[in-house]
Amino acid sequence: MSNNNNSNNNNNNKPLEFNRETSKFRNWVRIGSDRFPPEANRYHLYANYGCPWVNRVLIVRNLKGLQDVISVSITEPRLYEREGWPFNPDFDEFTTDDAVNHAKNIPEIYRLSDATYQGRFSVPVLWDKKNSVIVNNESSEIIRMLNSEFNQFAKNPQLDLVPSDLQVEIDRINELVYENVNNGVYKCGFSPSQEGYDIAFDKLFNTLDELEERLDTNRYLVGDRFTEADVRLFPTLIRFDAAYYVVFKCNLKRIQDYPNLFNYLKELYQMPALQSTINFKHIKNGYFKSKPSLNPTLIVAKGPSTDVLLEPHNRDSKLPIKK
Ligand SMILES: N[C@@H](CCC(=O)N[C@@H](CS)C(=O)NCC(=O)O)C(=O)O
Repeated sequence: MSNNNNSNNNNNNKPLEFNRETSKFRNWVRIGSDRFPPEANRYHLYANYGCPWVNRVLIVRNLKGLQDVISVSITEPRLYEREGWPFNPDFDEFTTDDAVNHAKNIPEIYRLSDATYQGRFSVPVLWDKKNSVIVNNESSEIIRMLNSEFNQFAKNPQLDLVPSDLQVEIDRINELVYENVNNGVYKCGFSPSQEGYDIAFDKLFNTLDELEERLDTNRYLVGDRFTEADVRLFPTLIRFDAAYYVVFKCNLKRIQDYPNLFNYLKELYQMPALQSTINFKHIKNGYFKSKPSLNPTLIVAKGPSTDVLLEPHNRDSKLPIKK
């Protein structure tokens, strides 16, 4: 995970590339933990539908069947300069208020947990209603907790998204996908320099080429089992043509232009647990309106049509899963 450091500065001490600040709340809900044991109705997720990091968590919550165990609040999809992510149930029928803390926005949640907190006010946030503190604000760790620590309460406890025999390969793919794709699109969009953008752009499309080839012989990223590696690639692929291609200048190719990636994306999108986490209006509002420097008029692009995602895919016929 990248953080703020000076190792990639140029001679003028001006950063060449976008550096993502590391998440600060890193406690774990664990079976046997004194402070944060798994419990039903104790933990709450602060989320929105624009953010790809939140998307991972909503997907794992659905796949494991934890909707009745971990409650959720959904913010407005637009990030405001001063108030951060606001709760605005009037935005549309998908946004909510904060029924747990009655906060007006996400920064208030961080300050409730730690009045001295300095840092980004990001989502997702996993909140402990009992101790009134943030447990964790790092999606990669929240999804691991949801996968393994709540099985006692989950509707699908048998589903393991990180099976031990595949963990090394899942971690390897996750690292490659995080660096060059998940965070790679942000490195393109938020690059402070042409050089940084050019490097991130090449790494992004080289990695997409590599994944395209991999998916020619593998049904999923790590063979014929759907794993956490797929959960982590999907949020970036589904946002790509509608947002990153335009707003972040990731415009060598669309995902639609890669036969395997596009068919794979269709297969994943057509899984109800994944599709129900996707709201294209929120995704586009998030990317087209949250950073005025990238889109000063805040006009949201109308296209592309997303109906194509519901058309049949070829993954079953191309790569049937051996029973
Ligand atoms: N490493 C974090 C990143 C979370 C993140 O960057 N979330 C964005 C939304 S996509 C955010 O809340 N940004 C608000 C801000 O930076 O002020 C994770 O994976 O959970």
